[in-house]
Amino acid sequence: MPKTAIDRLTLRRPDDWHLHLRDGAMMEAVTAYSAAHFGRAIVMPNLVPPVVTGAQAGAYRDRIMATLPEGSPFRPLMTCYLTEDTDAEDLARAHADGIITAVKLYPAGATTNSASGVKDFDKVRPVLERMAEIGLPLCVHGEVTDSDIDIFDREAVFIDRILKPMRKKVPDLRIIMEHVTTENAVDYVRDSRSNLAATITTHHLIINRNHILAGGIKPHYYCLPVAKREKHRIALVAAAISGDKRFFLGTDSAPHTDANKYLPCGCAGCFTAPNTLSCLAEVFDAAGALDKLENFTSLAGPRYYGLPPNEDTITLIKGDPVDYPAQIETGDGPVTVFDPGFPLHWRVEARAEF
Ligand SMILES: NC(=O)N[C@@H](CC(=O)O)C(=O)O
Ligand SMILES: [Zn+2]
Ligand SMILES: [Zn+2]
Repeated sequence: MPKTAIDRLTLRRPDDWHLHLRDGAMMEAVTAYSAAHFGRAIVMPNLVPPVVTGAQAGAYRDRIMATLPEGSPFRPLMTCYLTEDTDAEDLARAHADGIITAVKLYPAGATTNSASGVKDFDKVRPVLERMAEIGLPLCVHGEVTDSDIDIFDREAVFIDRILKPMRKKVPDLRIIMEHVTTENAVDYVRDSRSNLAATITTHHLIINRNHILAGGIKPHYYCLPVAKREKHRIALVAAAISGDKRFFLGTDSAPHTDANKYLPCGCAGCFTAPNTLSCLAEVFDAAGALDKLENFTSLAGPRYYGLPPNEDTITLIKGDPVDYPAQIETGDGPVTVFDPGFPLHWRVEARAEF
């Protein structure tokens, strides 16, 4: 019997476990794209200046909520940016009050707006111990920043030099390795016994380093961690479609204006919020794994964070190529939307009231 192709897929509403909403005019322009499709999102704290205290996270949450249409069910889940001066009690209070869901660790200098990040990991150990005690998870940008380490090796070296010792010293800390880009990270997470999971971005399932560098430099594919060779992309797809509950979606949708992408020292980040779910459905469909999409987008994340999955659903429909804008306008200037390099046939059925 020939297999009938699936052209409609209903999933529990997805969540985005790693998202940049920025602030001010940029936030006003981008938030609606995530709110249209996602139930919740872990919102990154790398503003300028960073969101460090519980009070700052609460104020940022209020600013995000104020950009949402009245009655929107989208919920931002807030994070605090870990610094060497972070007060563990302030985090514990913000966690107990339901203001923050996780804490974010940036090695100093690793990525966009990470200057206040951690240099000496032993300095933050008491905070990590307190977090382990109260069950507050740590999201990690897992790259070393040493100038003598090749940029393509920075994630793998981070695992050996920082993550392994940290997990030994604070074994009860729940860790999420964010935006993994290597087979090394996939293997490390898969071989771990507890308290470790990873998010995978949409773009790292689609691009490898040739997309950035072959045939001319393509700033819109430049993000951190930088995309690696094809064998790593293949390992990421295998992890995403495996049904393993330790791998889930964190889009890392990271808008920068085109002006800031085209500078001699251009910003890192891909803006995928508008077409992320269409891209993911295409990738899972091509891999013959549409039945694993819901685990990746909607079930594994809440389970690791100890939250219930969303009650409502979205429906994806397959048909003619989907129209999405090449760019969106923001008060700060245009922002280019991620181009997967192939047509997208899956669209999200509109949310009834928004
Ligand atoms: N991913 C990126 O390339 N950029 C992110 C920062 C980050 O997530 O590392 C950003 O804030 O622009
Ligand atoms: Zn990062
Ligand atoms: Zn990010």
